[in-house]
Amino acid sequence: MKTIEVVAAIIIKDEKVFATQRGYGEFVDGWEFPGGKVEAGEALEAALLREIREELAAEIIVKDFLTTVEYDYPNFHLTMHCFICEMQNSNMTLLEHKAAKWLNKGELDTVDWLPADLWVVEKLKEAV
Ligand SMILES: Nc1nc2c([nH]c(=O)n2[C@H]2C[C@H](O)[C@@H](COP(=O)(O)OP(=O)(O)OP(=O)(O)O)O2)c(=O)[nH]1
Repeated sequence: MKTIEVVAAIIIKDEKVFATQRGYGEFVDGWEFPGGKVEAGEALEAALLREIREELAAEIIVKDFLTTVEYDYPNFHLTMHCFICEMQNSNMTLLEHKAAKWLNKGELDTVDWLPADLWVVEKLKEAV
């Protein structure tokens, strides 16, 4: 099975987590942390900054590594490195997603997360 290596930004502001809803593709309508595939030879942090510029036209500060999720989807294996991040300024534009929400701890279960994210969400309930 092929492996896809992905980086994801868990952007936190005022104890809320930024969640985005996929606008197209296999997982359309699912909620996730913004991010995407690491390119060949690219450092994880550089990949994350690039993806957030591409998806949200925003600059973030990568604060901490949270966890790496290993998850088997039916067609591929996902390795997803998750980083706790902050915004450098408050400008964000949804260039690829159809919706976004800031969720506090009690609201984390109110969106339909992609399957691989559920474990991260559980970890966040302890951390945020
Ligand atoms: N960004 C992101 N991807 C996730 C999460 N959870 C999860 O299962 N995924 C999966 C969905 C996709 O199969 C893969 C990310 O690929 P992607 O399509 O967003 O990557 P990309 O932006 O580089 O996309 P593309 O250029 O191939 O269109 O990881 C998550 O929280 N964030």
